[in-house]
Amino acid sequence: MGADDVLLEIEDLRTHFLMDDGVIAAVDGVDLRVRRGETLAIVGESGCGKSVMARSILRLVDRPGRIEGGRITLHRDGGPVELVGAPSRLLREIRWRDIAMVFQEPMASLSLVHTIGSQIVEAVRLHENVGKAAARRRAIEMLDRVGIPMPQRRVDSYPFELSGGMRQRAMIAMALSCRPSLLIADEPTTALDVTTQAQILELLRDLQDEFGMAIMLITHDLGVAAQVADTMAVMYLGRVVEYGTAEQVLGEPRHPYAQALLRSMPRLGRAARTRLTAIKGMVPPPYARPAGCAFHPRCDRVVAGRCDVAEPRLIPVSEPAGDREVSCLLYEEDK
Ligand SMILES: Nc1ncnc2c1ncn2[C@@H]1O[C@H](COP(=O)(O)OP(=O)(O)OP(=O)(O)O)[C@@H](O)[C@H]1O
Repeated sequence: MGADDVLLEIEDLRTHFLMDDGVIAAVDGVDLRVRRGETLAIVGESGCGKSVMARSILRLVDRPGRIEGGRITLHRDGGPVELVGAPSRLLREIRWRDIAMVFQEPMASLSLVHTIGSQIVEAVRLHENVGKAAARRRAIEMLDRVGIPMPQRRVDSYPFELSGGMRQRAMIAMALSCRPSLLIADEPTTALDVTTQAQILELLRDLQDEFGMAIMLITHDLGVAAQVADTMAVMYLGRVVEYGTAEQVLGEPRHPYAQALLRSMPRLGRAARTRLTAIKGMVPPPYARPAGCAFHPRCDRVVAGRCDVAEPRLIPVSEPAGDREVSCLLYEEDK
């Protein structure tokens, strides 16, 4: 894939929370790109900034969070659009139509007091010049497409009348009703049982094939990432530390954090008796980013006097195919 395939480009994104006790640098220099039609999984331990990074794209970060710097460029058909600092009017135009987002908890984006149908109708009519009847037909069609039985009846249901799995399907229907080119899915299956989780992942894959959209999937579950991702970015303390195809990152992780993360996860093609190893130490408190490489206090390959001093950059490492990036001094030495 070439540079022309890039749909969304994130450069040095920094989103901080200014708290009474100090600054939480939740996202602290993220570089990343999403290509058209691909599934990019963002993985990493809880608190590493996955959600804040994703919410920053549509400027949905909770207060007192603020984007402090960086660029987020959306390559639309009409040309590139810069999202950081874009007027709210432009962002409203982009939400749903170009980029839609679904969350772990559907109730976070579905209104309790409106029927599913009326919410989809509103989203469609906000962005497209269609009448009420046509928008309602689209809503029924989408509910049917995401596997909600009796969509003609369900269109008039309230979210609380549906089961958790059905609510998640309804949210996906709403998110895709304007045919976005990017769907951001933040832990979309975490709250669901294993069977429903598998069904929703399969649904997302089918819809992606049908609509040709890209998916940015945020998950702490490497098993989920392995099932659906084309490419993967591993985040640690607000930065991407490794990026590559899912095959490369899962098969042969380079960054010591990515290696440790994989060793700490069950399944993923390992013999049943292989022991899982917890990652050494704890994620440091968010106010206190360690100097040098933020992972060095937990790293089993730390080089004293270097890793605790110099900040590694995310740089390309040579691979036979595709691009692969790692931020670790061990690989800078190869250069
Ligand atoms: N509203 C907020 N106010 C203050 N700090 C926040 C807020 N939201 C997130 N943070 C902080 O930002 C950091 C990144 O959080 P984020 O939710 O992005 O992590 P995550 O990787 O998505 O983890 P999880 O999977 O647990 O959601 C954490 O230190 C978190 O405490």
